[in-house]
Amino acid sequence: MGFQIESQISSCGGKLLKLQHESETTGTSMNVNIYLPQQYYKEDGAKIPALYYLSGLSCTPQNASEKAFWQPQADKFGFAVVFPDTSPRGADVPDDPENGWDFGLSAGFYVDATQSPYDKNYKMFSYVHDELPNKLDQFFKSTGSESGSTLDFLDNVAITGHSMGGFGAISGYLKQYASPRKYKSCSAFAPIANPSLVPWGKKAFGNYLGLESAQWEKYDPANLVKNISNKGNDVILIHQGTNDPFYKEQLKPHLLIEAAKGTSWEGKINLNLVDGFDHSYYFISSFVPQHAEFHAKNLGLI
Ligand SMILES: N[C@@H](CCC(=O)N[C@@H](CSC=O)C(=O)NCC(=O)O)C(=O)O
Repeated sequence: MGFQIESQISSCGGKLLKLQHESETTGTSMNVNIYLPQQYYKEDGAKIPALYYLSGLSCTPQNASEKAFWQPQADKFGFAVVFPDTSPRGADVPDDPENGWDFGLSAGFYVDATQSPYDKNYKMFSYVHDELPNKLDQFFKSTGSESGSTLDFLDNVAITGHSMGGFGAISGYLKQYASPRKYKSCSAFAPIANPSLVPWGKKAFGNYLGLESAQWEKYDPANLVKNISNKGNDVILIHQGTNDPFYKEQLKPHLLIEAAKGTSWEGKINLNLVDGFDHSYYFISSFVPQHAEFHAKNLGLI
């Protein structure tokens, strides 16, 4: 099914697999890391859901694998964690002509680009929410596990992310909300909450999607909450550090709270401002246990 296992690293009670595969969606080779928890190796017939973690600007799958400390939480509750890359890569993949780190390579923004020259490779929405889960499902079904445990990458799944990836998680969750492949829960660490109104988002959306506001609204969480109905008591969990240098100019989580007022999401976006925390993985790893418990509940693990 096309994945090459580049390395398998024992970590906590399970293993971190570094995988590489050819993507038809991006037209490039893609890297992805997967943490398989201890239950996958030890528990007969365990059914293991997956949490997708979308990383932020300038990241590869390694940042969160090494610094977010999801592994002990995945072992505690029994879920796998998928760490996709943040963009297509390769010599032929167009990058930021200004050589910035906020656009182009490592900054695919989890949208499907429609504008040349980015529309050939930058199809990160379809890659993350469609091609990758389906390929993982096929691959792990074909390889099987020694304990008879099964991994679920398609149905009992949840999503989270940081900064650009926090935006990608909320946007993907809301856009998939009414589909059969609905994520069971969504959380975010310091997300770019209203990208259409901030410099990082304007640069990325303008270059990937063009200048029509209607195209931006298809992905912007602050617009999506107005058009997608919360069907029950679904809550989006967010943590934001008050000492984050990007908080006031780029992230603006209050704009999402404002946008949700008067909609079915009012009161359902649980924004936690945490004093003194910055934008780094010291912040993320501090709140990973809370996010893990939140997702574990929604995935039926506790
Ligand atoms: N490369 C930049 C720093 C960029 C940065 O802070 N990236 C964040 C995500 S920002 C929003 O999406 C990040 O996660 N960095 C990786 C890490 O391991 O901390 C610079 O050099 O200033």
